[in-house]
Amino acid sequence: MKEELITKAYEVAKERYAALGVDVEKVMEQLQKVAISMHCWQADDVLGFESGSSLTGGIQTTGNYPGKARNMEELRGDILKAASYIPGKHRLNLHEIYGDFGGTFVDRDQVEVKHFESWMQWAAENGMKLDFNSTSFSHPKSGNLSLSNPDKSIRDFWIEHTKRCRAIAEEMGRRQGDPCIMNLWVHDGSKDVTVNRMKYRELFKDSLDQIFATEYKNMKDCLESKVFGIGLESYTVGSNEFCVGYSVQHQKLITIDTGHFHPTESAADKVSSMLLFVPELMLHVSRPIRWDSDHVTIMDDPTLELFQEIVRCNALDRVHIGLDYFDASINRIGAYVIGTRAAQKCMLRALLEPLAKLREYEAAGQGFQRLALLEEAKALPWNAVWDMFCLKNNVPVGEEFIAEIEKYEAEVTSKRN
Ligand SMILES: C[C@H](O)[C@H](O)[C@@H](O)C(=O)CO
Ligand SMILES: [Mn+2]
Repeated sequence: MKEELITKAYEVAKERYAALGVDVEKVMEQLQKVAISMHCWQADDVLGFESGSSLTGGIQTTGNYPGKARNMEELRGDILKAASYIPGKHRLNLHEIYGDFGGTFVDRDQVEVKHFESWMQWAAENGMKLDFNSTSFSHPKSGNLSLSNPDKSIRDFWIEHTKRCRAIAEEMGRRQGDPCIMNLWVHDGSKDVTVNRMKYRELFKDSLDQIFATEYKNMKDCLESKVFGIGLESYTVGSNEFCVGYSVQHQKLITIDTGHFHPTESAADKVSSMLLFVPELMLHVSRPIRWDSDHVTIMDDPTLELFQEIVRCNALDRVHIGLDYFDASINRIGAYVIGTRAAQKCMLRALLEPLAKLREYEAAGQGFQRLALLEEAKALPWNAVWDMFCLKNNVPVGEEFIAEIEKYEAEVTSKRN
């Protein structure tokens, strides 16, 4: 019966969209191909598997909801559980601190491909492709400066770490037959006024030159900028201008983290400008509330506008989509499911936009008509298409996943201490 209702609503939606020149079947096929890189760090509040580390580097989780993953087995189980409520095939984004270190301490400048061997196997078995991140934070040598540290021994340590991470990403990409997207974000900055802005940026630039000296075929490098970190409020070495400049000059990817700009800046507006000058983009879709608070992604206007820009730029094959939030105040598996499904809903709505008609209006200078259709498009029955997408992918339709996650919490995560 339920299936019948979903099908009926879908057929009606198809007709409504067809009248505006939108082919819903084609949109469903496009959405099926959109892989979201799920960030492993939501499952355990960005702690990773190095024993005894606590989160530093200007980022912070807030909340103390019980049940976070305490080890690799739990983290893998939680991710698979979350993925089972998300339609489509997705990727997993790993940070270096999540390596399989076998219970021994492996320092960051000693990390090797072998520490990610079990991840590669696990990912292949579960049909997930991997992305990767070097980790500059939560380490005794993190301090305020890593790749821009004037102390040569500390800077060399982080250069070595990042070089090794690229080699790991290359191997991941080679084995999965699809490039591994490796993000490079460092927290480097200053709490108070610095009189050495140029010096640290010169050092960072030189570190990047050394790190990127080896060319790889199976991984892609991205640079992620930021406005400020907690305790590093006055200056960020890897500012937007720095990262855009470096990426344009060296044809690297830029990571747009939606929480890393001034509150009134539009991340969506950056897509077209950046795509004219760099080959591809990576997204860290997040939800900044007043600051880079990393709240769970929802289907809000900034996220919708971001995805609309990707579609309007015809850039689905040039933008890699990842999530980046870490909410420790609610059920963490639920957080994955809400955020990933929200990103997919935004993408669906973007794909369903009656773009040809809107562009016709714009070309004819029909501003009223364009605005009217943009407004009406918001209320078109995209949700009937979403329900059908979930049904076809054999995952819970609508809010059905709430009870399922409650069950997993009662049976599994609530038993963790
Ligand atoms: C854990 C991530 O690497 C981190 O969130 C980074 O991407 C970031 O956005 C820091 O604010
Ligand atoms: Mn980020």
